[in-house]
Amino acid sequence: MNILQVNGLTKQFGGLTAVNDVTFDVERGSITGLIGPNGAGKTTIFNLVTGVYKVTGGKIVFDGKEIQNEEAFKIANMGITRTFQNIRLFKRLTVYENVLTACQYNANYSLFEAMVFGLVPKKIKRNSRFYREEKLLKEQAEELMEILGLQDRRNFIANNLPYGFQRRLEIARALALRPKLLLLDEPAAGMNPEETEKLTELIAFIRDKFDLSVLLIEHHMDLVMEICDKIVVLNFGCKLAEGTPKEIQQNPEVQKAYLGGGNNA
Ligand SMILES: Nc1ncnc2c1ncn2[C@@H]1O[C@H](COP(=O)(O)OP(=O)(O)OP(=O)(O)O)[C@@H](O)[C@H]1O
Repeated sequence: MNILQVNGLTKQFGGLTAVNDVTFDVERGSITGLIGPNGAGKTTIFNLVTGVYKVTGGKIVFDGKEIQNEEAFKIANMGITRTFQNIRLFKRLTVYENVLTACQYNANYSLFEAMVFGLVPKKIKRNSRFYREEKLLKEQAEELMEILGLQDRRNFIANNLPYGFQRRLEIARALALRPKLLLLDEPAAGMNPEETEKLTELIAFIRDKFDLSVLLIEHHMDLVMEICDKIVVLNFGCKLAEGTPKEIQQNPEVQKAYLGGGNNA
């Protein structure tokens, strides 16, 4: 069964057709790769699926509901979260604070409750809903840091983290929103082979642990070929091919357009 169906998706920017009648789906629980040369339309598809851009034409169905042109925050609430090509973090906050603020997005208390909490006597505090909720969110933040291998660096300022760990932190923040579908935009960009190998294992692990479906854009072919159940290839905004890693590797059109074009690193 599919978690995401993209049907005849088209996006024009003025006279430029960035995405041209693209159709594909993401099977529930799968890892699907979206690859293609620079400017092929990959990030534009992410921006359409997450509601950052309005579609020019076509349909996007997520978990059985049409979401094309839905507001971005509603799509996020429905269960699609993403990471960005250029990492987005609270750069001056610590690792822990970054994860906790993302967890607090799920909080069930109001801003008023949070504000008055500081004024409440200690004895009452422990029995309050706010206290119990905060405790739960802190536990979630701890668990996410543990899973993403961030515990040793919990007090580091995000901006001072090595690049690979900034990527992990961004994934931890995305997971804190409890997505059903996680979109990863070039998660291995700037990583060395060893970091890429660890990230590959991590993506497979979190897919299983959180019962996720993953759609990822990546230029590191080792990662894509090792981890993806299915790969969709774009070229000049159009879908060029779709298949298993083996089928894609053997597809002459793909080799010509992408894999053989010296554009795969
Ligand atoms: N907001 C925008 N306004 C105008 N043109 C845009 C906009 N966003 C993307 N484009 C154009 O759409 C085309 C597809 O861009 P997109 O970023 O989706 O490609 P990509 O496959 O993600 O490339 P890369 O691998 O380099 O990130 C490009 O020609 C790009 O210049």
